[in-house]
Amino acid sequence: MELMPDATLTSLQLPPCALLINGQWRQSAHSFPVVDPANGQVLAQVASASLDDAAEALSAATNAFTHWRRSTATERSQLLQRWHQLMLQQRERLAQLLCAEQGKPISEARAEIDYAASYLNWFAGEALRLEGDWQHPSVAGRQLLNIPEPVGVVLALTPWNFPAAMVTRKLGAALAAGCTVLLKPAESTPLTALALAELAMEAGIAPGVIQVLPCATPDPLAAFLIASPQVAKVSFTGSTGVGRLLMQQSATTLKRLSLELGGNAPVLVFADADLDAAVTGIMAAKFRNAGQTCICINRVLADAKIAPELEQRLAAAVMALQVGAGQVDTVQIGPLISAKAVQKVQQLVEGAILQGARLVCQQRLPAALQPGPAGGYFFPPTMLADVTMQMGICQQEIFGPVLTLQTFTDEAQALQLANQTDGGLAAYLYGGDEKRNYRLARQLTAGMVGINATAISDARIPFGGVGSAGFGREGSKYGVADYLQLKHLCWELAE
Ligand SMILES: NC(=O)c1ccc[n+]([C@@H]2O[C@H](COP(=O)([O-])OP(=O)(O)OC[C@H]3O[C@@H](n4cnc5c(N)ncnc54)[C@H](O)[C@@H]3O)[C@@H](O)[C@H]2O)c1
Ligand SMILES: N[C@@H](CC=O)C(=O)O
Repeated sequence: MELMPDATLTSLQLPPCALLINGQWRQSAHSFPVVDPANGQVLAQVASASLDDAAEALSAATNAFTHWRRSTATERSQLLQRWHQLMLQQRERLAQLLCAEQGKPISEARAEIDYAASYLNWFAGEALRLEGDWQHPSVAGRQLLNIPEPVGVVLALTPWNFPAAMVTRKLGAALAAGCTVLLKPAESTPLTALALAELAMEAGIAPGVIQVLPCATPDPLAAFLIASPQVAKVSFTGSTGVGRLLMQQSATTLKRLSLELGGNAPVLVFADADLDAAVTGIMAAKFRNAGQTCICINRVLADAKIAPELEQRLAAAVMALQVGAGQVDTVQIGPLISAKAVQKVQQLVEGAILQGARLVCQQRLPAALQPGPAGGYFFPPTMLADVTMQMGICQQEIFGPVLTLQTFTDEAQALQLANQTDGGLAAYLYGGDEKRNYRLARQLTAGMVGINATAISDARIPFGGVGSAGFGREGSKYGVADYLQLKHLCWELAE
């Protein structure tokens, strides 16, 4: 069984490993390595933006905004469409890059490229649907007009778990609205973002509309840009802790904010659920990207009547998952993003077991995937039962391939357990009683609820959370609205 391919480096078509400022690729004084998390090999050295680079990029974005905001919606739509087409033409190259720097299985990387491209297609359509309105005046002779206008220069901070889709989800909406962008991709996965920017330039998007600022240390760069009144909006996907910090930093200049932060998704499985569908849905939503997805299931809550059977079926599925380097076609679980991530998941599992959780099963990784001097940040698929809400593993996003199971005896307890969190991004439920499904869906603390379904991600849905999972919606028509502000015109016409 092949677990570790060795041809990754030779087959990758790297993008410019540079900064993109005002349509020009350029190096900077410092660079940082991008590493394949499956083996620790350096894939590329990427230029690291300094504060001077950031200032120049901001000035380019500010200048470009004066003309980009006046472009017609049709022009913006056509450019987004062209970018979308180029992404699809280069699907395999982009998927290989994404797989190499992020680690997810190649099938998931291809699916992410399709998903990412679908945001450009969607927002190309939304650009054409931007509308304002006219109101009846209370004073004769007046015209009252409400016109959507782009908010201005946007700082987009994207995470490493979806290096393509989070870029297009933010940039597609921003560009459709008429905003210009400073994109700072996650330091562990800048290559996919750079390749996407290369295609945006090829599509004909004007210099200055998109700047890309990879940076080894994001904190000072983001703080510097957020302090500037020229940046009108910040859109961030990542942890709740960093989201809080960015909100504090944004207070001084009162920026518009979209924060898509950590979730703690429960799935409720009732006794009348279709268990085949539930097992398939849970496995897909728990183990997507090795558990490193903001809408991954964190907690399986099962009716005590079917819990033993569900446990047995899930355990068999967990033990059957194939772990290895993402480039191998049959692999389902790739490495985690870093050694730190492996350590965090390990601590959560050990802490839960110390507090009384039962280890149902855990794969034994082959020697080639064990942590060693060559790197390779693999974590074995694991299942824990008898977990409680007092355990860190239930309070935090696990962000790793660990499935936890607890039980409930009635609907009220199911809801109470599910909602024991200070915020929610996604929640799921499986059950045969549609009235109960609807009742619970309305009461779950979450921005999105999957009912007998877990594959909810789609460019046309308003993606976002409540409470500590953040605010703002991405995708859908609401995603563009986050980049617009209404200008009201009260127009006294001489009759
Ligand atoms: N919602 C999501 O999709 C998502 C994505 C990444 C991480 N997380 C959560 O966060 C946990 C920790 O992961 P992490 O350490 O990579 O998350 P993080 O929030 O610290 O980092 C996410 C990205 O944000 C950027 N960032 C970090 N600090 C910043 C700052 N001060 N200013 C601007 N940008 C900054 C970095 O580029 C990084 O890649 C994960 O285990 C997971 O629970 C959630
Ligand atoms: N998984 C999310 C993105 C954040 O993790 C999605 O499905 O869009």
